[in-house]
Parts: sequence; C-alpha cells; structure tokens
Amino acid sequence: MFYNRYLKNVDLRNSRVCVGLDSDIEKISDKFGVNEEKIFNFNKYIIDSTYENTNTYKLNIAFYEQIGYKGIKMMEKTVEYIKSTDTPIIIDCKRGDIGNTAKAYAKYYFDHLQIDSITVNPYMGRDSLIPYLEFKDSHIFILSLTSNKSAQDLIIPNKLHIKTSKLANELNRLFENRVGIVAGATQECIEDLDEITENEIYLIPGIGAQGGDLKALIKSTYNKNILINSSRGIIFSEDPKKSLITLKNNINEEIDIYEK
Ligand SMILES: O=c1ccn([C@@H]2O[C@H](COP(=O)(O)O)[C@@H](O)[C@H]2O)c(=O)[nH]1
Repeated sequence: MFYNRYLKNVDLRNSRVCVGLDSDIEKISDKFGVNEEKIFNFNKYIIDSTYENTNTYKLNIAFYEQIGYKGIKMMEKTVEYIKSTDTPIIIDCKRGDIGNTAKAYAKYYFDHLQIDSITVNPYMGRDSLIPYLEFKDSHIFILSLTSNKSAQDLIIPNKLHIKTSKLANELNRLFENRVGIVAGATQECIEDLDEITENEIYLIPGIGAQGGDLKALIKSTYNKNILINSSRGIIFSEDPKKSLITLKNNINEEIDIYEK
C-alpha cells in the first residue's frame, strides 16, 4: 500500500521527492525518436537516471492524453517500466464525479493499471471519493490547497483548504492511511493545515518551475509526511539526476535544521 511504500523510500532512498513525468512530446528532443515512442524512450532515460533517488513518480495524464490513444499507450508502457524499479506511482488525473462514474474511473487506475494513488477533486463531496477507496490498497490525494495563483478566487478566501483537509483527515482515519492531500508550496497558508492533519501524506507541487520557496515550505511542514513534486525542474533540466539529487539533499538539510 502507498503509505508504507512512501515511508520505505523515505528510509531506504532517503528521498521525499516525487519526480513528475510531465513528458510533453513537444519538449522532448528528437534524439529520443520521431513518433510517440519518443515519450517512452525519454521516460525510460529519466527513470533509469533517477529512480535510486526518487521516492515516487507522478504522471500527469494531460501530457499523455493530449496526443490521444497513442499517448495513453505510452503512459501505460511507462507505468509498467516504473514497476520494474519498485517505485510507487501516482497518476495526477484530478478525477471527481458521482459514485458509479467514480467507480468506473477507479477500475481503470486500481484494477487495470494497478498503480498506487491518484489525485481527486473533492468538490462533489465524500460520496464522490469513497468509491476509489473501496478498491483494495488504493490511495487518493484530495486537492486541498492548489499551487496556482487563482486558488485566491475560491479556496483561500472561503477557507476551503481547511474544510477539504478536515475531510481528508476524517477519511484517512476511516480508511487507515489511504488518503492524503495536495497542498501547493506556493501558498503561505499551508501552515493552516498543521493542526488539522495527522499522518496523511502531503503531495506538494510548486517547487521548481512554479517558484515555491523550499525553506519557507519546510518550516511549515517539516513534521509532516511530505512528498515534494518537481516535474519540469527535473525532467527538462540539463542534468536530471543532478537536479533531483540537489533537491533531495536541500529538502533533507532543511528538515535536519528543525529536527535537531
Ligand atoms: O495544485 C496543483 C496540483 C497539481 N499540480 C501538478 O503538479 C505538477 C507540477 O509541475 P511543475 O513542472 O513542477 O510545475 C504538474 O503536473 C501540475 O499539473 C500543480 O502544479 N499544482
């Protein structure tokens, strides 16, 4: 189950980094191929050079869907390849719909692909979330405090991040560590979540290309189960392995400051 696999890689690989395989075909060099296979070849290169220092991989489905079924085929091929490295997998698909539809989505991710976790939108309430948790060993990340600027439109003024995190906490207790939250590194009010959350995993986007401040983030979250995502900042950097190790070490050094 994802919670245990996350903890294992914090320990074994000393890593709290989630590498985002947002493998946009338009950004991938032709040295990886000429058709859709270049997506898989690129991912394989990234995975081979990063898995030993990676806690988890996250594939945002948008970058595969954008070219249709051939892209989905490359996503599925990548999922199988990641499994051979014994690294957990999140699909960032931000699902959210009524119960029977949620069950159909869940079937794809947890029965067919057999991945570890997905991201879900809590807007429709708990009966749109529970169907995912009815699959054995499944895990979900509830969008709580998103990293984009327009979280200021609804989430922050209405304190939705507090309500969604309370819901996540309740479901996480009920479903025994199978519910986490997405909370953006770019939002100072991430600290509001400290007292509401317990051991749920925080999936944190916003470091790297979106400019979130790592020091400030760790100050607010060092005592939590954090999983910090970086996609473009690693995979499209000049040296992905070096960028990953730098991020991994910077996170651990900051945590050490507070844990001493
Ligand atoms: O609030 C959110 C939720 C999801 N994301 C996703 O995370 C990655 C971030 O990519 P970077 O290249 O490191 O900026 C991407 O897949 C987003 O869709 C997010 O950024 N914020």
